[in-house]
Amino acid sequence: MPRLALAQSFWDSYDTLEKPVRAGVRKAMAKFQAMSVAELNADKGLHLESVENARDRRIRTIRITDFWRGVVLAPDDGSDVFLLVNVLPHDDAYAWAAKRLYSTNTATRALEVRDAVALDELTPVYETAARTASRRLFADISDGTLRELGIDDQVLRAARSMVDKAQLEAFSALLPEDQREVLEYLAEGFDPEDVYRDVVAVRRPADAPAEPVEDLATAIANTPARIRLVTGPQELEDILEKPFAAWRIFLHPSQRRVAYRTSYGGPAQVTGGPGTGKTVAALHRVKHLLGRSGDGRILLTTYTNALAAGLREMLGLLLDEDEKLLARVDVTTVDAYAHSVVRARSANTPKPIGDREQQLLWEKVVKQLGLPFTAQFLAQEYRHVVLGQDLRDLDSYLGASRRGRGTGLGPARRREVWSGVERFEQLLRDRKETTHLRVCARAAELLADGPAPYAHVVVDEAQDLHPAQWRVLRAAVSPGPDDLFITGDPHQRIYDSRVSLGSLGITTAGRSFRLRVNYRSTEEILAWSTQLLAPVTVDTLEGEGTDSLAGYLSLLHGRRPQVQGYATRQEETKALVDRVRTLLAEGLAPHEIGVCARFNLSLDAAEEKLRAAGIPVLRVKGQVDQGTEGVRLATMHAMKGLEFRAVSVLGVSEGAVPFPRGITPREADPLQHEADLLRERCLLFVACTRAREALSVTWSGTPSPFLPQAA
Ligand SMILES: Nc1ncnc2c1ncn2[C@@H]1O[C@H](COP(=O)(O)OP(=O)(O)OP(=O)(O)O)[C@@H](O)[C@H]1O
Repeated sequence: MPRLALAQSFWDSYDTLEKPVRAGVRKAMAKFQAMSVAELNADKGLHLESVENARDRRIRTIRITDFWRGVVLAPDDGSDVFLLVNVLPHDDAYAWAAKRLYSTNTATRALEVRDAVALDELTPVYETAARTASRRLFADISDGTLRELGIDDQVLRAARSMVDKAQLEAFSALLPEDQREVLEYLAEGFDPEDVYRDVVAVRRPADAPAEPVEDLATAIANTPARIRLVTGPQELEDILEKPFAAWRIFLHPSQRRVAYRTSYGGPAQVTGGPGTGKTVAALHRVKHLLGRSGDGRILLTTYTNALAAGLREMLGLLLDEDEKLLARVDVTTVDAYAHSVVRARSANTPKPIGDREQQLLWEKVVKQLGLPFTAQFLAQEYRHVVLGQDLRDLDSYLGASRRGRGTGLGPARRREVWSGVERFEQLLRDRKETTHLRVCARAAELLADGPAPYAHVVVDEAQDLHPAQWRVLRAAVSPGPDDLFITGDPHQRIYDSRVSLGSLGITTAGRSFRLRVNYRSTEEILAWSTQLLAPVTVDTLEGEGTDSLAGYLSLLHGRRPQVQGYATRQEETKALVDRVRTLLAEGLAPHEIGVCARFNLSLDAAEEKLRAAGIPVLRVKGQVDQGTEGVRLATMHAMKGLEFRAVSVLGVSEGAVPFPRGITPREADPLQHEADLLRERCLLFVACTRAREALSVTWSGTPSPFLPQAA
């Protein structure tokens, strides 16, 4: 009996098909699992036929309905796997199929597809144009090196005709996948050796024979990042029935490598720019760990309740809603987990208050004690030094390092600060209140007294966690192999936390990995957004040294971001309404459009005008009911972790981004001033990188100094 495999290109089309066509696909696919090759060839309903003038002699079409055809790659080498690659209307199917050539990459040994006809047509045109160019894109790389990286004759000729990255982009949809990625990395300036390690070696099977003579079935087995082999009729039914999510099945080799490594000797860390699939890697790690340890429990944390709800849903999908497995995973925020620990083990649980209320309390402290500090200074000192180092008494505060704080404090001043801290905590006690970080400190203490409740802890959105929160996580699992799996992006730090993971007993040295391919946004959106961070450097996730976005790229292409200033707020809002209307007319659903601004106030005006135009709107504050239709309106902070097909970032004006009240004056503390500015810059970066296909950034009056063209 032949076997069946489904290529990712098939899913891209399947997802958009109407129900009867999908039913046709299922019926046709079932035949591949029930008939012999001879029976398939003879079946009248299936009508497996070759395509005239096809570049690939193995290409066949099959009948799905009167109007729709499937495109299949049929083995001609005695192997037994049929690969379904596309479903298209009749004429399109034949035209598409005739141009495609499937081949085995000589380096990775994976199956790739190219538009061989278009490549043949385009290359001579570029060759002619390139004759007068002073430099070619890959001039420094020898043919031999390119061949070692898997570049074959046709692609080599095309590559030699390119003079710049824009031309590579023009070719990108035509090129075989692995070869295209190799060229993208080389064009970014990566060393061929690094490219071999990151793109080729991770895909190439360990037991690949020296000469690539693989049959189609082996090439398919070597391509898990793009092809799914179906094991039986039930599995076929299951995967065709469920809403399709590519991330469940097709992992980039770099994602697979980190998520499915059998075991790590201790805490492991995965970083990467926005949209590189860190959350996806974290979820797959949970799946892997569940499969490994018999009955150990797993804690999966993220930053907000809304993100936790999203993670829970995704995990259900990944684990096929297997109740037994899901029952072993707690998906929550660190704060919520810390609260549950405190609630379960102590009689009285004070109520945590927010930042604003804490600020008012600090103002009271300053007034009551006549302290020579601002409330803001004390709040920061408490957060970064006292809670950051878990200082419990005056003596430890007197001896503590205040690294990262921009003003010196002698012993007398420290005593004054400490009197303020004691008064602040007394006021909280009197009011039966606390703060989230104090709850975390208490939870870490309680956890340290008993056996660690979890076998593994997986942490997503790790970049914003405060040391007090890290202590909870550290105490929730015993130090040892596979204790912590941490994903995060230091470029997306939007809260004021400074951490040195090493000092908290979390050392990831030798177990740090980076994801570089963005799956969310187009290269145009990424390149523009990344410029926002060009003038600054950010600290690594673990707090030592600096991180970078080097080699961060997207394989998707689309429109350039619209970056536009308006004379007045009214004009800017009117333009937003027009833009949303156009996006809806282009076929986007309202919930696929995100609108964000620095303040809720700016969103109020947008909401009013959108509603007046008859456009459904939903404010994102905490949890959002995914079923409710409406354009999503969120502050930049609430955009964290989300994504939309189109994003409009409003009000990116001077005086709003950065928000002056959120910035400590340079005179008060130069280091904190810089840190605050950086945070605001990262916030804009986070907002812009939520966009998949379309990004617009607007302002009224004077643009924000963070915008590249204003620099
Ligand atoms: N292997 C994959 N195949 C297809 N889609 C993927 C894959 N990995 C990630 N994605 C998609 O890319 C998008 C971004 O993934 P994810 O949210 O995991 O990235 P992230 O690195 O956590 O992003 P951020 O840091 O910006 O929150 C999601 O839509 C996800 O479904």
